[in-house]
Amino acid sequence: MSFSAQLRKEVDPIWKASFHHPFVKELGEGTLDLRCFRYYVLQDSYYLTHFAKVQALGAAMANDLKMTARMAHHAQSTYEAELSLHENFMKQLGITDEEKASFVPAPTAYAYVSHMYRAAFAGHFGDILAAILPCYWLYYEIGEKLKECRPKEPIYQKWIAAYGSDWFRELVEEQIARLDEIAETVTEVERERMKQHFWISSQYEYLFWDMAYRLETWPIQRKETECDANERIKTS
Ligand SMILES: Cc1ncc(CO)c(N)n1
Repeated sequence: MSFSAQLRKEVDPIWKASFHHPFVKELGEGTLDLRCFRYYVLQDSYYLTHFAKVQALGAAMANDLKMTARMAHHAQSTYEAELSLHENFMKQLGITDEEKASFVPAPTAYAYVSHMYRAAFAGHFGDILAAILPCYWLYYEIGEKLKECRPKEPIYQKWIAAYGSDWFRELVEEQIARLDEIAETVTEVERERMKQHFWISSQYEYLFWDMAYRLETWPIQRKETECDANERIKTS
């Protein structure tokens, strides 16, 4: 069995929990509360900004020029997806500049991003790939599962179409093949560490849906006067 197939098998219960999470189910059925989706879009925009940076770190830490170029291309693709998907969603959902300026990452989004940076800075190229692969691969599988759904909400249809596309599938397949290539060249200890990154990212993917469904906040809110908020919006 390939390394990627082994990893996929090990995380199967976690991924199944994502497939059955009410956020994902209700998105497919079109019944998801738009407040949850709106919250998700803001948090995911933060997530993708850092995801692109981790991909760019992958480009910097790659073992040869071709891989550097491909990882840089992947960072560019994240930017393009972010631009077309989230910017349109933000407009359609009426997310204001003030909201964007006062955005605070939720605990789960912050922790997930931190996990990816930790894998990147404490490890090597294989660690980065293992930490970022569930992001691609799980969304691709969700896109495939929801492909036949026709939610009434057009935004949900667009979201499903993006992750069920051939464009996205090719990116996912490329990274799976790359992970298997790298796994051949590293030690057993390193492969175990890569497995753990993949497993933790899979858990965070589940937690990300849950965070949005529950509209997660920090336990103690930051007090901010209106004056401070206005100052920050003006200078941002
Ligand atoms: C949290 C998360 N994981 C994966 C993807 C897919 O790129 C995304 N947009 N957001």
